[in-house]
Amino acid sequence: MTLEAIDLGFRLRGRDLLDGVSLALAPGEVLGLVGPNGSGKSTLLRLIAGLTRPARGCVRLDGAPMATMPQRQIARRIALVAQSAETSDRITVRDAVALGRTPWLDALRPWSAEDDAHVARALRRVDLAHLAHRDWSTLSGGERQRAHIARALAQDPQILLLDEPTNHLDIRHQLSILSLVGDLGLSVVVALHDLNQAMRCDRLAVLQGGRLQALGPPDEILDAALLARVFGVRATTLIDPEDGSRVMRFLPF
Ligand SMILES: Nc1ncnc2c1ncn2[C@@H]1O[C@H](COP(=O)(O)OP(=O)(O)OP(=O)(O)O)[C@@H](O)[C@H]1O
Repeated sequence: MTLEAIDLGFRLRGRDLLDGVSLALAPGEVLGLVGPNGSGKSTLLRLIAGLTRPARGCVRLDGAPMATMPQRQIARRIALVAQSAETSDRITVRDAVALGRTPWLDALRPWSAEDDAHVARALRRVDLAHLAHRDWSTLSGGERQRAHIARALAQDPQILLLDEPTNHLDIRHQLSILSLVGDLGLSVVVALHDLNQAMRCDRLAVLQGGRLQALGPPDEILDAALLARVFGVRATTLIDPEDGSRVMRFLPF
C-alpha cells in the first residue's frame, strides 16, 4: 500500500500549523518524523491518519483520495498510536487491545477465533501477554504505551503511525519497540525525539514550523548544519568502536 501526502496545509486560529508538506511512503518503509516541539509532527500524523481534514492538499492511499473513503475503510488500512492516547480505565488490557478489531467487525462478521488470535499475537509482540487480564488502570505508563501499540497491531493495518512510541519506555523496551517497528514489514511513520534512534529509520522527514525542511536517508540529511538550523544545537559525531556506527552527541551553542 502506498500513501502520498500532497501539498498538505492545515490552519488553526489564523496560524499555519502545516504548510505545503508533500511526501510519499513506500510499502514496507519506516519513515521517521523529526523536528522541534510544536513543529507539526502530531498534526501531520493526524492528517495522514484521516482524523483531521487538511485545509489544503490531499492524502492518497494507493492513488485514491482519502477524503472520499469511509472512516472504517481507512481504519482497516491505517492505525495511529497518538501521543496522549486515552483508554477508559474500567477495562482489562485484553479488552482494550481487542478494540483494535472494531473496523473489521459488523453484524455479518461478528467476533471470531481469528480476532482472538490477532489480539493474542499483538499482546505477545509487545511483551504484554502476561498482563492480558489486568485492569488497565493498574498499568504503568510504559505498559500502557505498549498496550496502545498492541491495539494498533491488533487492527492489522498496512500502515502504522506512531507518535513518540518510546515515550515512557525503559531502555530495553525502547529498543524492543524500535526493533519491532523495523521487523513488522509494515509501512511506518514514526515521530521520534531521539535523533540517534531516528538514524535507524529508512528515511527521515524533518519538520520545522509546519514546513518540511528535509526528506531523505538519515545519513544524508542529519548533518551539523541542519541540526544547528532546525534544532539549535551543536552536534558532534562519534564512531562506536564496536561496530563502526555513527553516534551523535549534542551540545548547546
Ligand atoms: N488544538 C490546538 N489549538 C491551538 N494550537 C494547536 C492545537 N493543536 C496544536 N496546536 C499547535 O500546533 C503546533 C504544532 O503542534 P504539534 O502537536 O503538531 O507539534 P509536534 O511537532 O507534534 O510537537 P511535540 O514535539 O511537542 O509533540 C504547536 O505550536 C501547537 O501548539
